[in-house]
Amino acid sequence: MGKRVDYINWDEYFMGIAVLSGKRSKDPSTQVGACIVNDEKKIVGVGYNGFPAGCSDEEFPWEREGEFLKTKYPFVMHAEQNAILNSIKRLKNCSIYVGLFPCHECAKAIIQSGIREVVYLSDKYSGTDSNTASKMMFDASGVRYRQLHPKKEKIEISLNIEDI
Ligand SMILES: Nc1ccn([C@H]2C[C@H](O)[C@@H](COP(=O)(O)O)O2)c(=O)n1
Ligand SMILES: [Zn+2]
Repeated sequence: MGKRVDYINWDEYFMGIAVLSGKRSKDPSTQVGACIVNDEKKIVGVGYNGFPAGCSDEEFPWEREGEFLKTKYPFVMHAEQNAILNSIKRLKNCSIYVGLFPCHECAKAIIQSGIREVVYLSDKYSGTDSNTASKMMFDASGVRYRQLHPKKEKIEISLNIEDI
């Protein structure tokens, strides 16, 4: 019997884990996941967007609009920040896979952590000041970024025991 041919490649694997991590997010509008990988293709950190420990998902607001302190924006930790803080090893020369292109705050944390490559799926905030600032800082500091165009649009996972 020959080897399987429809296996997922490394980019699809790591982006798949980033997207799966985002499924843990309680944000009703945007769920983002991130997966950090070292130069030996080992995963060293994952994260998703959510409130900091001790800040209840039930009590803090998930609103997008209104008075600043009544929205999620001052409180929510971004997926990239959580992945960096959750990581178990030094991040020098690592890559970060993330569903959404990093904002300017995450870009600063990515650069300072030693991560050298950003792989993203969506750049839906392209053209905003935050997005432009991220690109200016990545360009200046030599952090590469590339959009992933996966050959597979969907990766199905079954948790049914019969499928294992
Ligand atoms: N690269 C990113 C961008 C955004 N997030 C988080 C922050 C919020 O929870 C949500 C964005 O909310 P929206 O304004 O789209 O309703 O996504 C992130 O984790 N990483
Ligand atoms: Zn961010």
